[in-house]
Amino acid sequence: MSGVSITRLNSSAESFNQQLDELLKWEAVSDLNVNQTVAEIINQIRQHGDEALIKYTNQFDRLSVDSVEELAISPEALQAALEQISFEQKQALTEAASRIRQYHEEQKSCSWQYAELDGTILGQQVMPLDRVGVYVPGGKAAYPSSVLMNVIPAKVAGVKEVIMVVPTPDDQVNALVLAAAAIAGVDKVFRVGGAQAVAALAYGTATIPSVDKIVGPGNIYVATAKRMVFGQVGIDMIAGPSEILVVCDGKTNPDWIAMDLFSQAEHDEDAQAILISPDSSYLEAVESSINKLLPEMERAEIIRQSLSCRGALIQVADIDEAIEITNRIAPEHLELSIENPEQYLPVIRHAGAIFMGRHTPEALGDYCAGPNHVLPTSGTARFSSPLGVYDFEKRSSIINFSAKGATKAGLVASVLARGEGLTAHARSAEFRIDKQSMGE
Ligand SMILES: NC(=O)c1ccc[n+]([C@@H]2O[C@H](COP(=O)([O-])OP(=O)(O)OC[C@H]3O[C@@H](n4cnc5c(N)ncnc54)[C@H](O)[C@@H]3O)[C@@H](O)[C@H]2O)c1
Ligand SMILES: N[C@H](CO)Cc1c[nH]c[nH+]1
Ligand SMILES: [Zn+2]
Repeated sequence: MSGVSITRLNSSAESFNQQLDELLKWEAVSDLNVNQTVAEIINQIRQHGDEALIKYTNQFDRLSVDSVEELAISPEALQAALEQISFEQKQALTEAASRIRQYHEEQKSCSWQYAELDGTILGQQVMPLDRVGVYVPGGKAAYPSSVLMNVIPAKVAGVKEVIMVVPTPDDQVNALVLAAAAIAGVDKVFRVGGAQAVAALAYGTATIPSVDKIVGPGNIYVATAKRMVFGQVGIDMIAGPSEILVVCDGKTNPDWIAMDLFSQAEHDEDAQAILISPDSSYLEAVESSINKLLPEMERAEIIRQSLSCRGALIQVADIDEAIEITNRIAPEHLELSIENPEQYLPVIRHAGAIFMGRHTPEALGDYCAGPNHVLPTSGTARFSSPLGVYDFEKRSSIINFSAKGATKAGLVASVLARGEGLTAHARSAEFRIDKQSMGE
């Protein structure tokens, strides 16, 4: 295996903007073949339900089941998995779950109301979604941490029923994933994955109940299916490959930063890992660390490909310029490995999660810091937020007019409705106008 040839950019170069744009380019969920495959899978699930679900699961996950009952994982099996894992693993899952729960409790929204002087009451009622589907990826690796990150906020919001789907390729059921499901309080689990699982959750089959919203990350088939069923159900977001951007003043151990870059690069050949620093000798030191540490890594080839294609070391004039470039990139994860990172918080406008200081590696956020690890990618931090309790809540407006209030508002509505040529609207409002009270 060869070393990493990681792109070096200098913000003062004339071609910098063009080079940066090139580096950030990632074609999200647009492959025509994938679109066709996924559209066909969704169609088959809608038409043939469980029969198609069994067919695709046997085909893509290399199973040989005859009935959907074989694809359901019982609550007893979840408990058994919890007993089967080591004491250390159970403790780590429990501790992570408790920190994630505590953080998400802070996100709960409250219903509110206010009264006007004439007795009219206006407000907003917050309610949890009834039933949610959580997709847990399982093709190339198992993600118990993603079970906790997706299920706990749903349960904190008060969602009554959480249905989890996870593929078990070659019949490999991951005990940690099941144990995490038991700890997080999942209600039903089916070992199905890919577009067929998303379609089953969206439209329902005889065995899998249809849900109101589907959340959770997955590969391009999962992401494309989520995009296609949106409207039939809600979705959280379309997550692209993982990203990390580190801003460093040159005073953090270069080995630490190299490993932080690896931590996201090891997810995927398409993952993005960028380091920005004003110190050119530091960039060289991190490059040396990368090449020194890479051969030790289990997923070295994935890391090498990811850093070679979408990795970069960027030299800037100062930290202010580093922040300016960060805002352009709007990364999923931002590490501020600098002195007094707090002073830069007010000027960071776009980042999914901000890791502050030299002792806060992004990896802690992936597992147990407390905040969610499902975050906006591919620049979407410009307009979206981490997965949270708010994704599992919805709001209804409350409007309750007193007779006096209806008279006052009725006059306003009547004028506006007649201006729009909508006479039924106008007369509906006018019926509530109390002429006698108008002079009061
Ligand atoms: N953003 C996050 O928080 C987060 C967390 C964990 C994982 N991830 C990402 O999720 C992704 C997981 O991908 P994965 O593949 O390991 O698991 P996956 O569960 O998303 O996909 C596996 C499924 O893909 C389907 N599939 C595979 N090849 C297919 C084909 N040729 N045609 C139709 N369907 C096919 C199969 O049904 C299979 O069950 C990775 O990119 C990982 O980085 C993201
Ligand atoms: N970093 C991933 C989200 O970008 C989440 C994850 C799960 N396990 C490890 N990491
Ligand atoms: Zn990660």
